[in-house]
Amino acid sequence: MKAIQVGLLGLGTVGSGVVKIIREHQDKLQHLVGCPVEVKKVLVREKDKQRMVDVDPSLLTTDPNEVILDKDVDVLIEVMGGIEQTKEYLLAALNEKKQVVTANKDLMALYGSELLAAATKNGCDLFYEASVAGGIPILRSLVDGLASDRITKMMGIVNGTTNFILTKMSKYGSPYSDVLKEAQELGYAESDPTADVEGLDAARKMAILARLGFSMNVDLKDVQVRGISAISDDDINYSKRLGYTMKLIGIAHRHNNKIEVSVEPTLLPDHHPLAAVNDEYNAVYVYGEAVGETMFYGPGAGSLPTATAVVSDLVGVMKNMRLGVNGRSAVSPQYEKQMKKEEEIFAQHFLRIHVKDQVGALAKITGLFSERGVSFEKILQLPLKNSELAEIVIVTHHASQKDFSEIQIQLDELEVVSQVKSTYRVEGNGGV
Ligand SMILES: NC(=O)C1=CN([C@@H]2O[C@H](COP(=O)(O)OP(=O)(O)OC[C@H]3O[C@@H](n4cnc5c(N)ncnc54)[C@H](OP(=O)(O)O)[C@@H]3O)[C@@H](O)[C@H]2O)C=CC1
Ligand SMILES: N[C@@H](CC=O)C(=O)O
Ligand code: NA
Repeated sequence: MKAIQVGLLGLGTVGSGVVKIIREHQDKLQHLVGCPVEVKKVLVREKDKQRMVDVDPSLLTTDPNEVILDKDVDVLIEVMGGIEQTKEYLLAALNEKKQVVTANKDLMALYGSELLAAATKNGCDLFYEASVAGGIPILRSLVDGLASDRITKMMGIVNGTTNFILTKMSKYGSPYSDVLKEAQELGYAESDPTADVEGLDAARKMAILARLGFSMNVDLKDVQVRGISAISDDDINYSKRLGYTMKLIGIAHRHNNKIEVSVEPTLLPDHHPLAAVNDEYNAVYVYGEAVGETMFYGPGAGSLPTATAVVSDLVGVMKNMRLGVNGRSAVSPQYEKQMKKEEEIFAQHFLRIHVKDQVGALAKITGLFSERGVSFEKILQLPLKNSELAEIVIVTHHASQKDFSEIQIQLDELEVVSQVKSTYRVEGNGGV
């Protein structure tokens, strides 16, 4: 029986895993789709580079057209990364009626709608499970498993690199830059790890999740983003002292058809299930009106876990090829996007403030909060060593984003306040 031929763009961390899985799980793939699956051609930047997997050198090329335009290639797997040029490659492949699988969240978050429309127009599939939360089958779960439900909230850890860094910093006090280097060596980080540590990678994933989960045209610019690069050891130590764990958390919330989507460093109570998600692991809570709470957990980055999602998409494409039903999965958004306003977004907050160690300083600070009806859950005041200053650490009860922003501006203006050192969102005190 004629083999299905795969063209691969990229043979790095994920691409090597894809080749290994296609090779090592060939029996299962043949059983599922009824024919052999072969890698026909592979695009790389450098042909002579040492690889994580043995590949016949004659399969390697540096000319994209040798893969994209190869008449024998049925399915193109894109695991090279990049945005503008990669988009052109995928559009060219779709116009050549090739099925496409990608792990590229940068591309799908920015141009997903356009690419999916091109896929449908050409009668092709475009699957992208690996783009969110690596090996966790989260997109499939939203699109198929929870298809009958109305999703109201998704909350989770969707970046492996930052979770790896925060885990090592919190548990072992490891220096940020050392752990980032380790995450890069392990293949978790993006080629430019700024996207990981500044929260952009997670924001891209949250945009994709929100688009699918809420059936709205959510853009990357709708996601409020803050990364982990400014988190200090002091912040981590205070969180621990107060019974919290610091995580980079993505939240997408829908209420009365208005949504908020954000990614930011967040304190979770130590007993919160997401606080126990460590290293490169990811986890996503999905709440549906009918199903209630579901949780998806697994490796969010790394070669074989991510490649598992890619090759599972390949199986999906191949099954559709057998049935002759490719190109039917894109669904246009059901709802008009409506973002919540600042006064409609509520959260608890942690603040660490340096104040002049003088009578009445605390009262002035608490006064600002009480004027806006924001009360405290916890408060600590400690002298700062070798300084005229004291350190105040506060965890508020729920406050609107509008009130909280205005309180921060007024704190900066207070004469007794030397500096607001840090603020973080606090989640999960009332349960998951
Ligand atoms: N690493 C992970 O854990 C995860 C990654 N992803 C996504 O998967 C994709 C690939 O990631 P990853 O495998 O880590 O990346 P790598 O940097 O390890 O691999 C990229 C591969 O693509 C090739 N490549 C890159 N740019 C070009 C170009 N312009 N022309 C030709 N070849 C090119 C490189 O060639 P050469 O080897 O010759 O340099 C390399 O083989 C990215 O979109 C990433 O966001 C998604 C989930 C998890
Ligand atoms: N750099 C990403 C890779 C997977 O998407 C991460 O660390 O999660
Ligand atoms: Na996934």
